[in-house]
Amino acid sequence: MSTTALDVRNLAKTYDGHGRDVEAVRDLTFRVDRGELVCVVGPSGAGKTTLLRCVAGLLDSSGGTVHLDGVPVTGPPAGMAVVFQEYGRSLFPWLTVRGNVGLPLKEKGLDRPTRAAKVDAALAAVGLCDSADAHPWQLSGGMQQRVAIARAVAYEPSVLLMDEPFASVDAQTRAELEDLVRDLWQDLGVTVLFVTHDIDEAVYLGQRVLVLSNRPTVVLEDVRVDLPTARDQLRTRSSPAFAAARNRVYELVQRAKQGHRPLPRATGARAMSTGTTAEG
Ligand SMILES: Nc1ncnc2c1ncn2[C@@H]1O[C@H](COP(=O)(O)OP(=O)(O)OP(=O)(O)O)[C@@H](O)[C@H]1O
Repeated sequence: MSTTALDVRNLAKTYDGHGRDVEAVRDLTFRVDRGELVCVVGPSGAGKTTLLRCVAGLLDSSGGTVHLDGVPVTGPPAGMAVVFQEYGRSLFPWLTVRGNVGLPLKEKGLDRPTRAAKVDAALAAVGLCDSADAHPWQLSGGMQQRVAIARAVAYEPSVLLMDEPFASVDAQTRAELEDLVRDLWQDLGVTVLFVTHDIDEAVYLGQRVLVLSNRPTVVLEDVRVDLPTARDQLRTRSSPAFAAARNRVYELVQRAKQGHRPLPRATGARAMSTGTTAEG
């Protein structure tokens, strides 16, 4: 069986509206192996959310293909879960925490005892057992985002997509949630594609960081993060290897903002207009 979970080829998306077309994504090609954790960064407006929505089957592309486990994505596929930035809007206020986490399991057709067991396990994994009967509006922002993560995890997706999920929480909560994602990823073996505008977060979380160009977007470089699997907010972030990866990604994002783009493929290898070799 192929090790590729997500295969994105020549993905393109132009928004057309009211006589003003916006070419958001021109040509994105990359693969994510089963069980990998890959982050996506790029300048503001580079098309990160557009990419994620196309991969999730929530938005029709204008060209190219997305395959999940070898099957073309033409709508929201079973086996994929998405966590968005706006947890406030993604949770149902009239349902309890337990109700929110259990809803997709109901839609999956699972019986009540199975649902209850999976909900309990997911809430335990995110440290929210005590809040199972609360409503989302009774919880802090960080706790609400934990509920959204628990809901995604309970569903047992093969691929988890996350779109700037921690952008609206304070720095300390953010660090805790980053570690939670790393722990869940390791425990569950799920494939994760994580969009963020925070370079440090991308390097701390990812095994690879895809750096996107300015719009219309292509992959500028696919950076492998050479850090140990066991990561720690203090030690990892103060290590020389972290600094090296962070500097590399930072430099690439700066170049992306200045409009650097990869040179057209000539010999199979891809080089940026600055002369840097990139992974294809
Ligand atoms: N529904 C839409 N209609 C028209 N243009 C859109 C629409 N959604 C996004 N765009 C445009 O597509 C481009 C990419 O937007 P997108 O939100 O994907 O970027 P992003 O990288 O996620 O941005 P940010 O980092 O600021 O969140 C932007 O120029 C944006 O204005």
